[in-house]
Amino acid sequence: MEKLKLMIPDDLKRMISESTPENLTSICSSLLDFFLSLPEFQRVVEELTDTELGLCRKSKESTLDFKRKGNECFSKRDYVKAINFYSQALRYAPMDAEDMGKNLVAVLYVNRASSMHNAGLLEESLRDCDRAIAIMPSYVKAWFRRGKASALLKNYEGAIRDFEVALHMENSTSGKGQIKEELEMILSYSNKTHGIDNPCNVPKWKEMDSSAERSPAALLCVSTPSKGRGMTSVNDIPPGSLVHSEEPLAAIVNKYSRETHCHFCFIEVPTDVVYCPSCTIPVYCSELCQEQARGIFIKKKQGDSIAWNLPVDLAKHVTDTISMGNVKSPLQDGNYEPFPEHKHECGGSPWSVVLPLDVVLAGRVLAKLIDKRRLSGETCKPVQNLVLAHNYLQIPLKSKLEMHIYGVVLSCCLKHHYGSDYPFTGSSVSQLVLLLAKIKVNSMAVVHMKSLDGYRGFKKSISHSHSRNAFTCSFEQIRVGQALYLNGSFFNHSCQPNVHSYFLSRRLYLRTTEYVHGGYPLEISYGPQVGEWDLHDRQELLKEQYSFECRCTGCSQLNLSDLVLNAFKCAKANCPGAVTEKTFFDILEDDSVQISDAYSSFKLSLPACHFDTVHGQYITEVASRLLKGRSAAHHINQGCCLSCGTDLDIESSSTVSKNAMIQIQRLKECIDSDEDPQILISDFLKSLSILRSVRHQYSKTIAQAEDIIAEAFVRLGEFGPALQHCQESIEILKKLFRRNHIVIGNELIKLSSIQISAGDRAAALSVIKRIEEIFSLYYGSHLVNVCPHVVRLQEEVINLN
Ligand SMILES: C[S@@+](CC[C@H](N)C(=O)[O-])C[C@H]1O[C@@H](n2cnc3c(N)ncnc32)[C@H](O)[C@@H]1O
Repeated sequence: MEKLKLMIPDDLKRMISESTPENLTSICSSLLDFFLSLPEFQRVVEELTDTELGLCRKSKESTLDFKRKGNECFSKRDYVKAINFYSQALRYAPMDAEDMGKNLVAVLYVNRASSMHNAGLLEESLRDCDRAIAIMPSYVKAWFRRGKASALLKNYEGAIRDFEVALHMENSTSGKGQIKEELEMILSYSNKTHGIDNPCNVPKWKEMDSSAERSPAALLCVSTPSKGRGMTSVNDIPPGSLVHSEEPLAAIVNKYSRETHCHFCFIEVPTDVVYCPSCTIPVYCSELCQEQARGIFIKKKQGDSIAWNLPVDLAKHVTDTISMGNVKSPLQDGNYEPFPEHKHECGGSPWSVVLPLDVVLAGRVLAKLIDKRRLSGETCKPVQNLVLAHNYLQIPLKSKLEMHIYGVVLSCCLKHHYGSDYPFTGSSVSQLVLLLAKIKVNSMAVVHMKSLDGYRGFKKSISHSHSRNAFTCSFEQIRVGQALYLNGSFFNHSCQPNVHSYFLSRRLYLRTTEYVHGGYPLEISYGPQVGEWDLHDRQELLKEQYSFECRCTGCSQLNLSDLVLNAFKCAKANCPGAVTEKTFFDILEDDSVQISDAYSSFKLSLPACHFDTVHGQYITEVASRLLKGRSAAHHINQGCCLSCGTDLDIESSSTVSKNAMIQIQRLKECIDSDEDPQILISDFLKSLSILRSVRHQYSKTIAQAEDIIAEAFVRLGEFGPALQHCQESIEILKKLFRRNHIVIGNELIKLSSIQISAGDRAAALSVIKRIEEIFSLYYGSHLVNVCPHVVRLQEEVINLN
């Protein structure tokens, strides 16, 4: 792509940089004409769309190679490796290939099922047997393996039927003998246990109910003075209310989750992962997701029970087993229209793995819009109907140029699938360029919660209270995908949002985290919030990622976090004032303050009532000089205490702070790599005290350092100091964030896990109550689905004697 960029003539580059949505078509036509005459461009497109290059094509050769390796590992009883090789073989296996007279895919499923059985993964093994049977109903080995897995899962009735089917189908005497042996064993066992039937192969997603809670709020999309359109509520909404939920118009798995998460539902794939039947790119958690993504529902063979001479009950068992899985997907609730979003990418051409995520997502959006238009018989250009905002005029030249190149390239890739149905003109390219601009502004990162917990650590630490294996419980959010939500796109951003967004599978949920009066804006957060990053950094990020200047309340009113987050301590003893490194302040006569640095300047208001609150009192404490003589203009320089005016040698304080933090980061690495922090703990405590001597008492750096040291003490089994440092961290977070902010909830999770490790049931119970209070605002009834670790904490504390 870089090469193509360099080849674009300067005058065309200039035209692109000056382009507007109105004249985009003619500029895109010029670029298209230029590229179509360029051999380098033809070469790029050929590589992206060539199905014969073998990059993403099925290959019997590769399959057999992986199968052989799998067999070798299986015979060495290395079942984990065997499973991996069989999975790779399945990725490459053509659906119709045969191996020694049998369908190769069915053989691989049974081989993987056997390995999983030996590795103790019985349900997974059972599902692979079902897959093999659905492809080859007469595959005796699959029925036999299914019977064994069913028996171990205590589904004796099912196991007996599986073995009986296998016995009817098996021709060889020795084979029949082996099956009979198993059958007799199960019959005698099931008689003893009165034939308890435990149907265990219910598809796992059936347990999920993503639409349990319905939105009670009536919302309005209104025009705002400074943020374009935005959402408000018609009525007052209590905190913790679900205000919106929606399936995406289109979605795509994140690059780093491609091998670990289902490309359709974004859930982590199980060991019995399934692949696309036509190319080697996507992985899915089940056939259902696979079929929905491709829009091709594989017709399950019904089997020829007459040819096998099966009695009626066994014939029914065969039919039932084959048709298992013909159940409704969790995504198909009333509002969801299934759409085969991988179909136009499938077939072996590599463009969908090579092009950037946003571009492939644009392809998916367009494919869906084309499909919708076809169904409704509309004649307008598909993207025209997509009434989403874009900041095309604010996009910097470099990004604009890339959007134009990718617009043309994506058009070529789509043309490859749609042929003459897809118009390949300057106008269609310009639609794609605008679509890319819309995706930049409106698409959301789909994040799931991943527990990094020391659940096992708790157990150990509880049973041996001085265990050095105790961990704190924590979790991180991981980006699993990127998606475009049509209605979700109308929610504006605030650095102090009153609505929290989260995802179950790929469905978006929005929930109020505070009381919202009717008519008041409902706003989510697109990036870091007040308390996480300071004003300057938040603004920069929003500009870079979304090309807009944030005008939220958090960025237009002076707040404590922005003053102290990165601040230093005043040089004068006992002065609580904050000293900022780069910013200087001008108090203006209209009771506002201008905060400036070398690159930017923001005018913030000082609302009169603000200083009567606790929050306001803290601001007065750390910045009394700033507020002194309000209504009279004055100036405070960088490096000058906001309370007493004493000058600080910022450079040396900054160096001292950096060095101390480097030391503490070493401790973090030590913890992450499971090394023993014992030897160095006193050094780290010294670094913490140095840090405290230069950083402002409410600075985020100190909170982070306290948190790391707390974790080190947990590792050492010294829960007293661990609790103390964790609490210190929480005290700072309480200054930086609102009372019920989830960041505080997350830190409280750590605190309660330490209390559990220390065996302090009463303290843990009261903290867990507080955690529930905060988390239910953010996740409501979905708490169990999104944060199972919170529920586990409760179980732990209940089990504590
Ligand atoms: C996802 S859209 C939100 C809906 C949009 N306002 C509309 O009219 O369709 C994001 C765009 O809204 C505007 N926006 C959202 N939050 C904003 C904020 N806090 N300050 C200024 N503009 C904002 C920006 O133009 C941003 O690119």
